[in-house]
Amino acid sequence: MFSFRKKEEGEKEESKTVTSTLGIDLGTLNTVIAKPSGDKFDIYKIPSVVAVKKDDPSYVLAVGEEAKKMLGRTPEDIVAVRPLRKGVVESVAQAEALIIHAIEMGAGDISEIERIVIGIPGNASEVERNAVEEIGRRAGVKYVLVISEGLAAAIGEGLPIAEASGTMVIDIGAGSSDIVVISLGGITDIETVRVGGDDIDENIVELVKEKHNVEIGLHEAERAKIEVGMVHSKAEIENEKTTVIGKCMETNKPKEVEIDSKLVADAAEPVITKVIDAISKVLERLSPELISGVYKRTILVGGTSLLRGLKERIYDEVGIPAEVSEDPMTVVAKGTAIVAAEPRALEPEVRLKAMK
Ligand SMILES: Nc1ncnc2c1ncn2[C@@H]1O[C@H](COP(=O)(O)OP(=O)(O)OP(=O)(O)O)[C@@H](O)[C@H]1O
Repeated sequence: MFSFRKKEEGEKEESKTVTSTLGIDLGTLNTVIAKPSGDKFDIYKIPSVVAVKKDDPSYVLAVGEEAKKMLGRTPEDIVAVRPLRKGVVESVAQAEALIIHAIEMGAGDISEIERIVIGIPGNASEVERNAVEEIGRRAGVKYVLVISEGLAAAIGEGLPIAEASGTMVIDIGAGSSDIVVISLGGITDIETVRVGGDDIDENIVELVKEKHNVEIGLHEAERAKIEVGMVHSKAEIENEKTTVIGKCMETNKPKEVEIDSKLVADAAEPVITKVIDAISKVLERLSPELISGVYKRTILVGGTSLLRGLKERIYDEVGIPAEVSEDPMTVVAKGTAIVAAEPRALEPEVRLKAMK
């Protein structure tokens, strides 16, 4: 059975093998790398951005931070793009550059890495999974396993995934959101909606345009969301305020406007509604045993789960008392690193269970 039990005291030394392993969460916005270091993990984060030639998008010129700096200010023949959109690999060549950069960042020298585990969205197609595995192998890593981000999150969170009673992970990221139910060490149900924090940012831009006749950039919108963000719920949450600067559409001059938590909640509403509908669909399909398990153990992960009022809203609507993970943006990478450090992770039965 697929269970990543904790090592007993006596086994500790044995776990410190010479094998070097790495876990990678391949995200739409951020790629997070976790490298086991004693009992903890060294965490590295890179923006999932590559700079490519406009007339040859497979020709990668810069990756991560360096590419992000080029966003919006690249020469005309260079564009900065994301290799993943809505959780889906858009370009294998670009994803390859990103993965190699991630491995190098975590390992220094790729040849020192024996095993990596890469977390990708649960609804990825078999072609995408194979493509990601192949990229890792081409990079020179001997063993590569691709697993669902939801399963990795549950493992990273230390949930009892091997039990029959069931646990649920609600992962709301930048481009897509997964609702995953896990029992007996595998994924028993999954629902994916291709919405996330990116859509909230876009909606904020639209609302500010409508309300104030001012056009703001996506980065300003995201910053305001992170600063004062909330979702509509019955909970009493303080309506906070912040300011953003944009371009007045009448005068073309810079103009400062105020954004409050309520505006962010309005912008988040279409996304939250879709996520709640997806949770309801999953609950409808679950057996009474699994419903009881997920009632006791549901975690919220992904950056967007940090919006205030979200767990209260979920409880109001579907009656599930979810808890927000303590490290919602790195828990998937930690889970992949835990799997990578487990030699049995590469056994065929585990490979089968790792994705639906
Ligand atoms: N404090 C916060 N409040 C609200 N949203 C936040 C906060 N911090 C980060 N975010 C949002 O979380 C999203 C990024 O989350 P995460 O890194 O989990 O996504 P990802 O893994 O790159 O995306 P995906 O899972 O869709 O591939 C962004 O939309 C970001 O704006």
